[in-house]
Amino acid sequence: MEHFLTDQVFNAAGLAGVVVYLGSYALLQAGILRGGGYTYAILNLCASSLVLISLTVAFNLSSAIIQVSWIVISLMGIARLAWINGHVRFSAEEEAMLQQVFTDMPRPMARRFLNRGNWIDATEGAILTEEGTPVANLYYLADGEVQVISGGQVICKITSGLIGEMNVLSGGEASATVRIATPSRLFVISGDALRRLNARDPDFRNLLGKGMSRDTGRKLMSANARWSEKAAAD
Ligand SMILES: Nc1ncnc2c1ncn2[C@@H]1O[C@@H]2COP(=O)(O)O[C@H]2[C@H]1O
Repeated sequence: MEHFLTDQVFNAAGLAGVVVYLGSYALLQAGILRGGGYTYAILNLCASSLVLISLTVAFNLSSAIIQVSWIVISLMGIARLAWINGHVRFSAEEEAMLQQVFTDMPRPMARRFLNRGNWIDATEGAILTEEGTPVANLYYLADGEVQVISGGQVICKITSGLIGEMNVLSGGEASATVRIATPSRLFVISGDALRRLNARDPDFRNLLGKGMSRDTGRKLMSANARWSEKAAAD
């Protein structure tokens, strides 16, 4: 009886391993999990360990070789990620930018992104985007102030966040002119560089898109707040 129960436990562990194997692969194919992240490697490690445990009651050499190889490969992947994460460095202004706009971006990916752009100091009067002309660059305003001008009128001021995020990827026409109002510190990356990164890495494309639309949403909310304040005052 006791032997039977032990067999049941090992079989259940094997079946759980199969569920974790298939579930993680399905999540990967559905685009919910990233293949290069910790989660996928850890799930594979768990799945292969569970199936290996189940083999103690019904040993099969081929399956054992696959499970052990899977465990070794997963451990190598986890160690590689830990090493890369430990060796990626950011300046204080880069950390602040990632915290504000690209919170979910894995650090090695964020490093590749930041390496493709430059930090610049801009003086008053410099134009970042011009209404009706194609947007060539994406900017992140770290410090300073810019004016957003539409139809010749200053419609608002921005003191931090993305600029050009609405049309830089399509190369479409800027929705407004953005002009530096006080000496400012900015990160700038070209639309071409962003498109190249996007083409190379679908995970980057998703996270970049998420960060940009979140920032547009933030601006829309502050525009709504300004309009409702104005309406209440009128
Ligand atoms: N109402 C607004 N509030 C804040 N920023 C804006 C507003 N309208 C346009 N912008 C910014 O100005 C940029 C001009 O280029 P884009 O249209 O690519 O992206 C735009 C936004 O980043």
